[in-house]
Amino acid sequence: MEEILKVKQLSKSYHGNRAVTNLNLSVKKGMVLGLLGANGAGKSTSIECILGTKKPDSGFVTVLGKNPISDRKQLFQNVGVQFQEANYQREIKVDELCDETSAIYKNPKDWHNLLKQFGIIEKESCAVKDLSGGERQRLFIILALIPNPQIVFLDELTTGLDAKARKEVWKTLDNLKKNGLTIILTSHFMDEVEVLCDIICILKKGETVFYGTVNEAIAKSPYDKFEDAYLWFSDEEGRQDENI
Ligand SMILES: Nc1ncnc2c1ncn2[C@@H]1O[C@H](COP(=O)(O)OP(=O)(O)OP(=O)(O)O)[C@@H](O)[C@H]1O
Repeated sequence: MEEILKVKQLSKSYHGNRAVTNLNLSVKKGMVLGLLGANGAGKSTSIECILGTKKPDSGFVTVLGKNPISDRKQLFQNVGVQFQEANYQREIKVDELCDETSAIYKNPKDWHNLLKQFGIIEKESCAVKDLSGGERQRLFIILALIPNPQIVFLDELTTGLDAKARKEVWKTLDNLKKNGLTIILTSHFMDEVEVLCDIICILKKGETVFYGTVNEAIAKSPYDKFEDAYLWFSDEEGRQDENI
């Protein structure tokens, strides 16, 4: 199977403090990778190095067989990125933002269909600023999918969505995955990770403390529920106890 993302021995420090140490990833076409870890574990830094918006201190990354820094222009057409807060004009409407985004890409997806799939077609002519948090979150996922990318990076996938909207997002992503889309996601919801991810990488203070499937994570932990296994690996459990 085609390798869509490869990361080898990637490390990155800020002012001498290690944020990511020796990260290794290998993601094949149509797979969903979950990059997990507590706040500050190094997820965003890893993703920024993968996208080429930050330069790693050492190691190498290939996305679709290309170098994210030197081949940025070519990759731009095939890589989708969901931002938590995109840069848009305050009064812009949903349809205008979708049109503007589509215009940048060579083979954009039909955004009307995406608005339908994600259940916000009736918001088409609303100003983005008037959307609810959950609707805006769905719009940002749609903007990441408009390029018709081969790989998409989704950050805190369903934060802010209600239970029904989350399940709908999962279903839509599962369909996209069946059509060959490769997905890299970060999430703090372990039910979501269990449903969507083929492979997970758990980071703790920048180090990879687990890499494998959800079932392997459970098997290697003293627990039989994934959420408990995750907390055990990531040490979020200990931190929570400290705060009680
Ligand atoms: N620009 C920066 N300058 C200095 N330190 C930084 C910078 N960005 C991140 N860090 C530090 O690097 C470490 C990893 O941060 P990062 O944002 O990658 O974590 P994260 O797992 O994405 O966290 P969160 O879940 O809170 O988004 C943290 O200790 C953070 O304080």
